[in-house]
Amino acid sequence: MTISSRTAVSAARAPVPVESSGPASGPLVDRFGRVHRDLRISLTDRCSLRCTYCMPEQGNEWLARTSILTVDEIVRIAGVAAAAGISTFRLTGGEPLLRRDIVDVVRRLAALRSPDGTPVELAMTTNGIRLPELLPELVDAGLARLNISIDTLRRERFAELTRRDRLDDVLAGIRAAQAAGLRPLKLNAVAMRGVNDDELVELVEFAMAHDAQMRFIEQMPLDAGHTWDRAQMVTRDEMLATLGRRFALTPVPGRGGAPAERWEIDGGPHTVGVIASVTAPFCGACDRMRLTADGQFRNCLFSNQEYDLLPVLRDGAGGGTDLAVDDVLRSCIAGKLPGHAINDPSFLQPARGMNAIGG
Ligand SMILES: Nc1nc2c(ncn2[C@@H]2O[C@H](COP(=O)(O)OP(=O)(O)OP(=O)(O)O)[C@@H](O)[C@H]2O)c(=O)[nH]1
Ligand SMILES: C[S@@+](CC[C@H](N)C(=O)[O-])C[C@H]1O[C@@H](n2cnc3c(N)ncnc32)[C@H](O)[C@@H]1O
Ligand code: SF4
Ligand code: SF4
Repeated sequence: MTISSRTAVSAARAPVPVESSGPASGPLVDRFGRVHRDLRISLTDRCSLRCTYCMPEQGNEWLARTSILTVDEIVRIAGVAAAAGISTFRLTGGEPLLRRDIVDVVRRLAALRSPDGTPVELAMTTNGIRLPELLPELVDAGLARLNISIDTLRRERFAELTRRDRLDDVLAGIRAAQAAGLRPLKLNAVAMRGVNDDELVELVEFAMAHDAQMRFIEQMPLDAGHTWDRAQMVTRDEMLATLGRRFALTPVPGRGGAPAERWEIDGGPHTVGVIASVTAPFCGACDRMRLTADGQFRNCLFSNQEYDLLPVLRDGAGGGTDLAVDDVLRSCIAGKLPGHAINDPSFLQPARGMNAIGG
């Protein structure tokens, strides 16, 4: 079934300002002093895989095609964000490489400049499947960094976990990225108990052999089926215990706003990262905003509120100007909470799954 996302989550949406609050006023600082410099742009909710922790096997409620932002709309929003101090843009999804206009999106976003004239940084998180055919054009268009997701190196396990038999395509994508020389190249794996937690060392060795940084992610309650089970989640401490039995791990300082804590492996140069959103949240240093494929700003992965840009972009709300876009952005930042509350009994999983929020 196809539904409009406006129908699906409109109850949680904040009103769009009808008037501009005036010229953009300085950096994007929230009520807790966090300066926002990173915008994650979801290009689509569709995907070539069906990872169990992200999407249901069947029956996903896709965003209405008419609500999906065009490349012109994406570039316009990103331009306003860049003028307001966003300097890093990450393309995600769903699977960003499924967008037919992906090279155009990359070329036009990579051309954006910060107010001081420096080029913005453009990165992408992908399952890697279309990389061999697209990477030369993407690099030429200005893509600077790549993170590729790979949860297992075993074919049958991969097919079970992603519900698609496409491990060879992902491996080809990783080889293409290695050959293209984009650095640092990062590999992501969600660690799952009894599924791939016996493969952590193997994955690290695989990453090192490809001159990449392996990162293990605690599973978050963001699957479209709302089936997250805390007991299945492999914790940061468990991951470190497993890795520590095989490697000498030395903490890498200077994490900043990055989700991953990192450790040097056996004295370097390679490192391994852990993204512990559940047991060791990093919200205090959060510098991120999100834009969904259907034109909603979100101030947190776990937020239940969205800030709708479509009325400004398509119906002329607030005069339909860039200032009105800036207002929606600043309203979203003003509404940001100090952090998520996964560990509270009252925690409510967002209505959207990870593929529709943008991971
Ligand atoms: N809780 C939380 N998780 C995040 C955030 N940003 C990214 N993640 C998660 O971190 C994992 C890896 O995300 P990536 O898309 O590779 O991005 P990243 O780790 O921020 O990328 P880098 O800029 O290379 O550090 C995914 O599971 C994301 O959902 C965040 O702000 N909060
Ligand atoms: C949603 S995906 C989108 C980009 C691309 N399709 C990919 O898989 O890399 C972005 C990242 O989110 C991660 N992710 C998805 N669902 C998750 C969950 N429930 N908990 C933690 N990470 C998750 C994926 O492993 C991936 O690294
Ligand atoms: S994690 Fe990425 S590859 Fe897997 S289903 Fe979600 S969007 Fe697709
Ligand atoms: S959970 Fe929300 S506040 Fe915390 S780091 Fe992630 S996006 Fe930022």
